[in-house]
Amino acid sequence: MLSPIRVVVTGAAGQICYSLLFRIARGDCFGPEQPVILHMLEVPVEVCIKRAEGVAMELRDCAFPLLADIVITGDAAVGFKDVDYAFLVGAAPRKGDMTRADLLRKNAGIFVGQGAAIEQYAKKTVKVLVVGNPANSNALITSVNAPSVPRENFTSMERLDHNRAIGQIATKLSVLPGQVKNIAVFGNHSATMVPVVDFGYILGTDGTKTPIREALAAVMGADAAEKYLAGEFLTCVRTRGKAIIDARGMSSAASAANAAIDHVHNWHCGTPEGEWVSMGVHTDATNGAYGVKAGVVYSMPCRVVDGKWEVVDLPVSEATAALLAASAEDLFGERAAALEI
Ligand SMILES: NC(=O)C1=CN([C@@H]2O[C@H](COP(=O)(O)OP(=O)(O)OC[C@H]3O[C@@H](n4cnc5c(N)ncnc54)[C@H](O)[C@@H]3O)[C@@H](O)[C@H]2O)C=CC1
Ligand SMILES: O=C(O)CCC(=O)C(=O)O
Repeated sequence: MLSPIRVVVTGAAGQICYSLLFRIARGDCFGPEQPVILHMLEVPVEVCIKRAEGVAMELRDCAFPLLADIVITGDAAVGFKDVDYAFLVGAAPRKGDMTRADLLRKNAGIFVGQGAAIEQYAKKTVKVLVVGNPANSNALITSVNAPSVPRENFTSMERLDHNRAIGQIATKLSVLPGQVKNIAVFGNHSATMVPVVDFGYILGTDGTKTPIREALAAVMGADAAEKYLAGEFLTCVRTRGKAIIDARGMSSAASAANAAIDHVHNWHCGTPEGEWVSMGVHTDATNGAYGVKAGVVYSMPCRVVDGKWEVVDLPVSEATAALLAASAEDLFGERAAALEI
């Protein structure tokens, strides 16, 4: 039996965590052999702690075989103590017409404090996924405030965008999402993100690999396929978060939790041979890949071996490179705003 790992999840009483905690406890993230001690961190406000206690009661009632213990706390010193993994979810979600800049102003302070708590209390090997928006810049803020933890241990979530892109292509081609391989989403988790299908393929039931562009062209014609990719597809993936807020009156929660599980599962257990996933990674650790300078957290296609991610270097077109540069500029703009705050 493996000894349990400690996993802190912030925003434990919120809507994303109402899916996320159960999936972690069930073994979806760290595998079917790995026991976990869940640290549920909330704001130290009675109503929030009480709600977290209710969630913990339900977790116990699931009798998950791998759930070794639960710690509920409003104290970051307890929440981050000796943790191996940190899911930083707790932050205000965007509502109505709020922009990401509004969110940055509202949420940045949380990540300054949590970075400092990671620095002081977490294991130096802790791996951090930031979900709370604006996720890329919050991951940067967290890392800056935890200077003794390696930069490559701070990531932000672009996996939801990656999964959304797969979902759209699978629907368009009437294939299973599991057949859509090697899409990549670059850049900021914002309207400047860049979903790229140029290296993706559809894995046939007979093992054949059909490039996505070719598969789309076969269904709708080559011109219509190009128009779809540059228009409806790009817009849909870039604005899906807002579309869900408009439809649900709340931001995406179950799909966000699922993406967080996918992200950390691949980071912990590795990516399948020959495949990659999209991760927001610290460009201090990417050696100028895709022309993005150090100093931001930027999504790139990554493969993971033995718990370490590495960027997959793909020969992107000039047109794609221009979009990638625009998303980098977006992030450097957020960085400047964060520094001002
Ligand atoms: N990166 C992504 O792809 C996505 C990110 N999000 C973001 O995730 C964040 C959380 O979303 P929801 O769970 O829907 O929000 P929610 O409002 O339902 O829950 C947030 C929880 O965080 C708690 N919280 C606030 N500050 C905290 C702190 N300093 N420490 C611990 N807990 C704290 C609140 O008390 C609340 O219970 C939002 O910023 C949202 O925009 C949502 C969907 C996708
Ligand atoms: O603020 C939003 O766009 C909604 C939450 C989110 O980040 C998303 O669903 O992609």
